Amino acid sequence: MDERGPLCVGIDPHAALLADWGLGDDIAGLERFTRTVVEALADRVAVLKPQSAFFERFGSRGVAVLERAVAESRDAGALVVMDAKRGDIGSTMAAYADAYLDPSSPLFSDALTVSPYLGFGSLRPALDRARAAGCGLFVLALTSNPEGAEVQHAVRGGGRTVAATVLRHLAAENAGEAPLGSFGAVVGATLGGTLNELGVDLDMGGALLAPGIGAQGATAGDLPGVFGPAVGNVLPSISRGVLRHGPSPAALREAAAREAGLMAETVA
Ligand SMILES: O=c1ccn([C@@H]2O[C@H](COP(=O)(O)O)[C@@H](O)[C@H]2O)c(=O)[nH]1
Repeated sequence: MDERGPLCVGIDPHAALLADWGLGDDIAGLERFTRTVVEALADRVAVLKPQSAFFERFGSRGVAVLERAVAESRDAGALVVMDAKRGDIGSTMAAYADAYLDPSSPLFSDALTVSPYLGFGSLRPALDRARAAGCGLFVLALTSNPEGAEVQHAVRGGGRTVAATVLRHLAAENAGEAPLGSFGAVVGATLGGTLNELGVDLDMGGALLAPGIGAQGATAGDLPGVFGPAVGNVLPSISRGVLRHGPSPAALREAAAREAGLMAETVA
């Protein structure tokens, strides 16, 4: 982020975007779309975040496109956050960790998004594997969608919200690491002023992946209000807001540079 600017661009090949780019909603369209984004951006943005679902919907050939995107993005110097939001009982979580956090796996990524809503402890195999491999996790804490509140804002017996509990677990995992530990949280940029009311402590020693900018309505200007003093640890993430400028590689680069500039003004 210091070298390339604080921006994560999502690779989300929505059917509607494929159509807007004049591509078919098929494996050839997926391949062309993905290659265009990677070739345009992987040598300049800090982080690329492929959304696994849009590749999985094409079956094994879609996953093969995803594998190439991960490898080529990393070769070009971008960090890759695999947005797969995995979460399961611990023994199955170990297999997800093998898939995304084992350096010998074709889907090995610099970080993986995971869900703690089977209990934070169920993530233990992924936490251990990430630590061993020198990569990271982004754990869902306060997601950008309005429906997340019914679970994440719920208040537990001791008076702490579920989201605050997740953040406390992350603080424990990151303890002693400087400047930041490997375990970040997903906190939506769309949340307005709600974080104050929830009593959450965003100073948990990890990065804050902030989706919701662009198509979901948040802007770079919202970040200080949402994150307060923790804004310096935010990795703002935008997918459709950049991708809609394709298929021209130059237009994608311009859009990403514009967004990175706006983010740098607010999160620096
Ligand atoms: O809380 C969350 C967690 C993940 N996402 C993912 O980020 C992108 C957002 O895409 P946009 O086009 O910028 O809206 C998408 O892949 C989501 O699955 C999120 O939006 N909110």
